[in-house]
Amino acid sequence: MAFIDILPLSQAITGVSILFLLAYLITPLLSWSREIPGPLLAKYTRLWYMWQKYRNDFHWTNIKLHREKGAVVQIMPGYFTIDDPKAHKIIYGHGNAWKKGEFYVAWNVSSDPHATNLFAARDQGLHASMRRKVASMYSMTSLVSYEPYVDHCIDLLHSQLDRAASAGSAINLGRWLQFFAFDAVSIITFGERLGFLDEGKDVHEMIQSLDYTHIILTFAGVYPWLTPLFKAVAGVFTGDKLLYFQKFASEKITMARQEHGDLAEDGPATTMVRKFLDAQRREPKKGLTDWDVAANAGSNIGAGSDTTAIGLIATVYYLFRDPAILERARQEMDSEGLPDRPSFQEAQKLPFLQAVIKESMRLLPGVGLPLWREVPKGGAVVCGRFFPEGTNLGVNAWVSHHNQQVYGEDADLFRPERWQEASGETAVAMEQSWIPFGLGSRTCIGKNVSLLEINKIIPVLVRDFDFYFQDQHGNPETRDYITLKNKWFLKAPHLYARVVRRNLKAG
Ligand code: HEM
Repeated sequence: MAFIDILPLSQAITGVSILFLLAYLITPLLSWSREIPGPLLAKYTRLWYMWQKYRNDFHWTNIKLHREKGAVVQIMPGYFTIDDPKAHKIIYGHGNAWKKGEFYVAWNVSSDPHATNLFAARDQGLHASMRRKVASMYSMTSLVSYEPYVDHCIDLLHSQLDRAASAGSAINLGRWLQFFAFDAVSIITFGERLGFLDEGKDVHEMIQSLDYTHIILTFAGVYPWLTPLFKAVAGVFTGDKLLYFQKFASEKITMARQEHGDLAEDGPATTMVRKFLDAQRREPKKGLTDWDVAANAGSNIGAGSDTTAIGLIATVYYLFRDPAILERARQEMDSEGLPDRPSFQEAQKLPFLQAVIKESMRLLPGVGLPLWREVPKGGAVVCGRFFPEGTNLGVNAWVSHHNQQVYGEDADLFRPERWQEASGETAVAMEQSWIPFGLGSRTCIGKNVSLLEINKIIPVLVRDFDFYFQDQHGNPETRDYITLKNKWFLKAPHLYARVVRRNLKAG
């Protein structure tokens, strides 16, 4: 009797399950987005995108999808990437109503739910007021006071490269450039290096901790409601390594506050933290809170080190692997007669060098995932399609930079001359599509800081060293690319090179 009672129940459960499954399978096929191309699995689940992130190569997949399927591609339910420069203004235009997508929720690193940061803030009004408070510290005028810090780091890297040249052994040049980028942004921010350039290693495993942070937050960005779980699990595995740099920042700020006498009472403040503290004291109306200071200083390390490292690595790689390009850069520098440690301004006057930097950052932009924005109330038409409110659209710099309609059939090739040859509408389209620093009101606030570092060190490396790239086994590098891992920021685990010193002054 009991068996007879259970049987219909189990049948009912099976029937309902089948109905749910059918509804699940059919819904995307009936949805408004059914005609938008993309991997089939991506129409059903976010796991497809999660898998791409796990593979670390979504930048290439994203380019391939757009080349094969057109300007709009679906990569998760409700998420679409766009490859059309005309759409940039609609999605990212200044003053528009498109806020950052839910992906950014995970990047609120503070345990205080009310404390956000410039990068993660989704409310546009809040973001604008936060950005106004600190914009001047990242301006071109402020950069002048940061130049000596960069020179100091150049000196240190230079002596390490001299040492490597004398030893004659290959080094992981990519790693040293990363050390340079971390130490440079740290000394600009706090007046103190992290010590990577002295020790030649990841002191306190800060780089590793940042790697963990990026892996966890990009995964959490796919499932924002699971963020607390992701962070808890990560905490168990990484202990206090996670967000170590945020703790480092807090310590240094506390020290700077205590060194009150050393704060620039009359003269201009030099490090960024001192500029923040100065603004707190001198312009209380600005409303710069202690959290603003900590969040911005921490973000400088978090957002400004690996990204600048990739810019440097890309530029060094493309310059030194092609003797003709290198020679042209050297001739330009020789004819300008640059001083031992060139200023940002002097480097900016070298048109070929500028084209090389621009082209390197085009081919290897530092951020490798789409910058998600949420379609505002009422929906929007993009690329001739209507997208309902709440869906997410995003442009990936890698896709934009490899667009063959904009950059030509040879878009995948390194050809700095393209920037000097382009004119008229082509030049405008190329500029609009060049987005390594993002775009619109959320453009990278540290753009000038990183360009300062890149522009100052590259001429020194070009003038004083030759680098011969090798694989990990010491054979000459024959591949036409650098291995990169896409963890939101691109990371180059290795770029080995033998270092040879040039232009040794006599006596
Ligand atoms: C080559 C180096 C760099 C690259 C490629 C880069 C890239 C980017 C991109 C693409 C964005 C926009 C992200 C979005 O829309 O979601 C961004 C924002 C940001 N970057 Fe950078 N960045 C670099 C260097 C720096 C440096 C040196 C700093 C700090 C000193 C910095 C701090 C920030 C901050 C705070 C934001 C958020 C800005 C806002 O939303 O108002 N970045 N960066």
